[in-house]
Amino acid sequence: MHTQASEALPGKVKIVEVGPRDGLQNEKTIVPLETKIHLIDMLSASGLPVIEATSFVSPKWVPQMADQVEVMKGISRKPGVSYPVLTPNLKGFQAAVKAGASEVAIFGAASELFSKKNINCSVDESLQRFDEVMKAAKEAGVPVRGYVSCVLGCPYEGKVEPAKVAHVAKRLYSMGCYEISLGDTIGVGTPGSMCEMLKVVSREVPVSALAVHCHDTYGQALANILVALQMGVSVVDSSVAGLGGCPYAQGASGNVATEDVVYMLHGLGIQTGVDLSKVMDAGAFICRSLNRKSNSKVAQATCKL
Ligand SMILES: CC(C)(COP(=O)([O-])OP(=O)([O-])OC[C@H]1O[C@@H](n2cnc3c(N)ncnc32)[C@H](O)[C@@H]1OP(=O)([O-])[O-])[C@@H](O)C(=O)NCCC(=O)NCCSC(=O)C[C@@](C)(O)CC(=O)[O-]
Repeated sequence: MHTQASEALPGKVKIVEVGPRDGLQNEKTIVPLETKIHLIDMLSASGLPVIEATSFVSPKWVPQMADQVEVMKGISRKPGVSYPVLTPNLKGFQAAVKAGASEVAIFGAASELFSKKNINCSVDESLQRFDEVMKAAKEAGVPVRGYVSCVLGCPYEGKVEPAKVAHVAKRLYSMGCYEISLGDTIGVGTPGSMCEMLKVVSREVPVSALAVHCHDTYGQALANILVALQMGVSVVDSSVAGLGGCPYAQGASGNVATEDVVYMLHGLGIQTGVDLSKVMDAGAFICRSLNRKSNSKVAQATCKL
């Protein structure tokens, strides 16, 4: 670990906002379409470069994302902003492209049981499905991001070996994913386990193509992100107001809050292109709509709830 951290840190970080998808997919009551659209438009107005908008998954599995086509049609696309969507299989990919998606994400896991619970197939079967999506995406010229879930622990299997994470990450990268987002799905990681996992994964995938996706269940997310930055990662996923959790990962709390990530990065002198006060407005809007308190410490401290 460096004593003068700033020397090792990237000058610029890309924040991938996942609130409208990862955040809202877990809500018990269906969030109105207009609220989702307004949230996404407020987030794009804040300067966020990537906003994961929705998922083209089965409405039986995740009813909250059943309005995916309307969401894609309703948002005002800001030039320069990407609006990727999750696509678990070819059916999802085709529907996403038809609805106007110009970037997609496939999502695998480093844990067999999580893969089965989340997408109803083994890790190997999922990679075969993703291969089909990749082929179609290449033909259509659609960039694909890859997720690996459970990189620091699984709700069903417990500890996950870094070698397993590296294996899945390498497969997704070799298939043609331009970026691999490493998900601490249940937020059990610590700076120590994050460091150990990144060391192993970055032997297989260049660190410039890695992103971290931290849930804050144990309050370790910002510390884990800082370690990742010190190891050369410059892409961070986060969710406005700290919304979220995976419906197939019991006990997973929200993602790290975008407001808190932006505050930390700006405090470190790292550029994001994001206007913190506008993200906080978006956070206040969604918390009012959901009638809940923000999970962002920065929002709590400044009372923009
Ligand atoms: C993958 C499937 C579809 C397999 O589900 P399945 O039941 O095995 O699928 P199937 O191929 O047997 O088909 C069954 C039915 O689903 C339909 N179907 C099949 N595919 C689609 C599709 N794309 N869109 C809409 N419908 C679809 C298909 O047409 C058929 O309809 P029926 O004939 O019964 O009427 C299902 O398991 C699923 O939708 N899972 C999604 C779960 C999910 O969204 N989880 C949350 C996202 S992952 C996450 O949050 C983690 C992450 C990314 O944030 C990172 C981290 O934190 O770790």
